Amino acid sequence: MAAVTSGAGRCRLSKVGAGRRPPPARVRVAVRLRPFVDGTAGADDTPCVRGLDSCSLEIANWRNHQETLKYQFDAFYGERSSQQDIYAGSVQPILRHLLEGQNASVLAYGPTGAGKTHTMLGSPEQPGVIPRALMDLLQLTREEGAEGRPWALSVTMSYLEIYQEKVLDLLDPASGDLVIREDCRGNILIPGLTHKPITSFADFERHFLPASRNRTVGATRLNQRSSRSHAVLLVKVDQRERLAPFRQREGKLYLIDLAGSEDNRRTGNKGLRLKESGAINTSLFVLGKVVDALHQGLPRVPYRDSKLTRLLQDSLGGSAHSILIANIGPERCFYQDTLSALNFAARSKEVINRPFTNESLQLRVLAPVKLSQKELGPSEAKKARGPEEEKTGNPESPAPPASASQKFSPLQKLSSMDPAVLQRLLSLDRLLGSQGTQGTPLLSTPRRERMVLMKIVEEKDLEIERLKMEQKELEAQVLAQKAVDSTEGENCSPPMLLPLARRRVTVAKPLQKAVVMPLQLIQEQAASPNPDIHILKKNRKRKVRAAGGLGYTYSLEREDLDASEPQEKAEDCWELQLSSGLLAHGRQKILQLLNEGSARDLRSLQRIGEKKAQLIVGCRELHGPFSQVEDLERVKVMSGRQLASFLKANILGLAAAGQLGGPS
Ligand SMILES: Nc1ncnc2c1ncn2[C@@H]1O[C@H](COP(=O)(O)OP(=O)(O)OP(=O)(O)O)[C@@H](O)[C@H]1O
Repeated sequence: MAAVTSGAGRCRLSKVGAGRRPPPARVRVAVRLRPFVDGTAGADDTPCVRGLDSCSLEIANWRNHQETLKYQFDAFYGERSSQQDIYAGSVQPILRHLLEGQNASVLAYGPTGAGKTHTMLGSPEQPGVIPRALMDLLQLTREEGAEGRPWALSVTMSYLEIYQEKVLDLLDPASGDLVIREDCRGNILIPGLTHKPITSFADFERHFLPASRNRTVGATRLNQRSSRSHAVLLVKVDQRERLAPFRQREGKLYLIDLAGSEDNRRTGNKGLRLKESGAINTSLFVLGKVVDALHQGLPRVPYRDSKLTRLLQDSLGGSAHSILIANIGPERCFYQDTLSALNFAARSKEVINRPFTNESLQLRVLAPVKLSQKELGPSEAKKARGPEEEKTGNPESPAPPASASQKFSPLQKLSSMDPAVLQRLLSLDRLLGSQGTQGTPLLSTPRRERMVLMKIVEEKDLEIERLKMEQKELEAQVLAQKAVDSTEGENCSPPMLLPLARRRVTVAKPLQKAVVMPLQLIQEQAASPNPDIHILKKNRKRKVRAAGGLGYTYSLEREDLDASEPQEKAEDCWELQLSSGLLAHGRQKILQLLNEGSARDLRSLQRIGEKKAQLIVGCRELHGPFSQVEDLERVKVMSGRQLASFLKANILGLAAAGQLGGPS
């Protein structure tokens, strides 16, 4: 047994429309007129109510017999209407909201003997709203939750009655009076109420039929089997997204057969029946006050004045798509009851609800994936269920079958996760391990810590996204600058046509982008005996031309490069100036730094600033170690051109610093 709605273990993602006010949905009202039934009609009885069309009816005006009172509703069902008409016309359309994670309520209201139980429950020959809705809902959830569909669905049922202001669990009659509570999000809870998982209509009947026999009914003068309580069937549809972002939705359907208002002068109630009748009439009176308060927009709605209205808080003025079916009889002797039921129905029509999607994130994303009991075997299944679920017997989300004897390691249990999420978890686990974090690895850490870690992963993702955006902006700026440069270049004559003197000037521009090296390094290089390194030297002459006011820019240039060659050629050929061994060694050194260096270490590399360094660390955590330097382009840390320039600057830099060892 568990609460009707459990907020525990959830990370609320959204109320769809939260932030904004969810759009309103008026309580829909239908009126059903019962035919004369045995024993209720006099020989020459004529109905006091008459249908005008599919939405309106008229009733005699007791104040003026020449007049009739007309009412208009969302639907009117005459005495010949069938159970299917009512179900298809007014109930079936709201069931789809449950699969959207929204709540829905169907309330049968009316005087005693007017046909509420007939409408809601019906008989085996004429099944009412409850069996029809369950049949359709279970079919819908089977289809929507089928293998290969994005959501896994499960359905549970609870059944209770409010009898003399006591909330009694009809699925567990021994449980006594249950309390109604409200959580911080406004959900109505009944801690301790039984929830039975159902997957088929047979399942439903197995629980519902015996429970219905527990409902309190009694004979009165007006109804041989009069409901002495309000009966509430609660069907919860729980949806879990199979892939990221692993959302979870919950839709609740209340199917409510209210007890009928009773005029005890006519029911002949005495003793217990009179007491029951008093409780029924009181709660219906409060229901009337609630509807009036909502109708008039009063600041205080007296939901707490009765258990019934407290429970209906969601359905009236709350978050449900609600339909009220007002049942009335045609007999003149019930005229006053019929009139007051019609007035109540007319006021209810004005009540506005605001349904929203009840969506949250499954925190089990980080927990080992729960497999079905069949898959886990009995002992593992017990361990995998939380205490709450164990009580309720909630079914597990469908998952691919496996042999019962199979043992699952945490990693195997994670195998059905979204690969991206799994990868992130594993990277994070590795990272924690590498930082010497004490305790068990992530995949078996307690739930609370996993939540914290999940938050860290999310924050890192956000940070990476932010950095990527910034990098894109920077790249866009560089491209824009290049476009400006090239336009300027185009305005000049093509380089091949330039006189030599002009060419010297044009080649100076790329030199501004050449490697910035400490002076002493360059001086060391000059003295370097390494024959693999073609001499790289500070070109003071060019500095003056190239720096364009930058003052500190040094350029690297092949000494033997013909000054008349275009600079691009020199840049393209830089790799040819190093032996393949040195090149490989240089790449290896850079790769090692990329995989092992902190953000600070990474900044010692040429072309790597603060943002790129962080981006590299983030990517490493996300995707694991880089297998080659070119991965920087693959994970979009830099463009192909940037990578080429990065490699050139760093390998030449390392070579010049003598950090690539001797000739190979
Ligand atoms: N549309 C209908 N067609 C045929 N019979 C009906 C119809 N509606 C109700 N009845 C019959 O009328 C009788 C009273 O109906 P029901 O028990 O559903 O009333 P109720 O409103 O639930 O009464 P109470 O509030 O006392 O429980 C039953 O015998 C039922 O079969």
